[in-house]
Amino acid sequence: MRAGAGTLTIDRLAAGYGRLQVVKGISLELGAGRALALLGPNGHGKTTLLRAITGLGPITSGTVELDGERIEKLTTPEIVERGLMHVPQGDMLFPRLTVNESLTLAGRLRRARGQRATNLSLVLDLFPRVAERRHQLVGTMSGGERQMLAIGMGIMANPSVLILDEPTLGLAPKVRHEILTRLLDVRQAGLSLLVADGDVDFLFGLADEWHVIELGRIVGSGTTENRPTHEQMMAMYVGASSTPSGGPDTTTEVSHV
Ligand SMILES: Nc1ncnc2c1ncn2[C@@H]1O[C@H](COP(=O)(O)OP(=O)(O)OP(=O)(O)O)[C@@H](O)[C@H]1O
Repeated sequence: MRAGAGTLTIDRLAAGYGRLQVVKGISLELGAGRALALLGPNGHGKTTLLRAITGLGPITSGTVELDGERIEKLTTPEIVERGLMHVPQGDMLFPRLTVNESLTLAGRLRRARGQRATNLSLVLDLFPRVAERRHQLVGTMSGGERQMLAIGMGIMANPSVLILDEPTLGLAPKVRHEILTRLLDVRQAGLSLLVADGDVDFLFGLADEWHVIELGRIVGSGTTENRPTHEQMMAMYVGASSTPSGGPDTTTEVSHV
């Protein structure tokens, strides 16, 4: 991992699928070593935004800069080689590989090769449960163990910025807490984090800043020191039940907390 680098600037990013515009002009600034949380109702564009940033989904307009370099026209492998790594939502691992093989595979990137041993010992220190299962097939591991492995594979790519999409999805509270503790250690090691998750307590425990995304726009932002009250959260989510793909865009008012 590379401490020092790891700034990400997203400027008026728009993204969608064909004629469906899902992300409608989002700007974000992630400083080196900082952690930024994205929250908001399901289906309002968090995954679409994160995928667009790493070149996994199409961008309609706007720019993305990683450590001062424009990356929005690069391919995903080129973006990963520059230090921006995406740990996707859901179980995207290879079930027939062992844990060891999976970590080795993730460490094969050009930028990661020289750091492979250092990163491997970091991952095994961070996630003892993964270390204990080094010879186990990934498909036989629990959901929490697979999520830890996915983060570990992200670290093996030697990133300066790690994007995590729903890292606690479907996990029990105890396992969520374990993942939170480990991600705080990852922050300590110098990585910048951009994280979307449905668990608000998890996000507030991890990040410096939060942004609520509703209907493809940021409708509320703040630092985790000025955490929104339950009522403020509810206010930001009001109207969010309308589907982003349906009818007219109703987000004309922006409510900042
Ligand atoms: N490949 C696709 N083609 C067409 N529409 C899509 C595609 N992927 C996502 N969408 C739509 O885009 C909208 C936003 O989805 P997205 O996954 O970005 O939301 P999200 O905020 O990450 O939700 P969640 O919290 O449930 O993951 C949804 O209406 C979804 O159905």
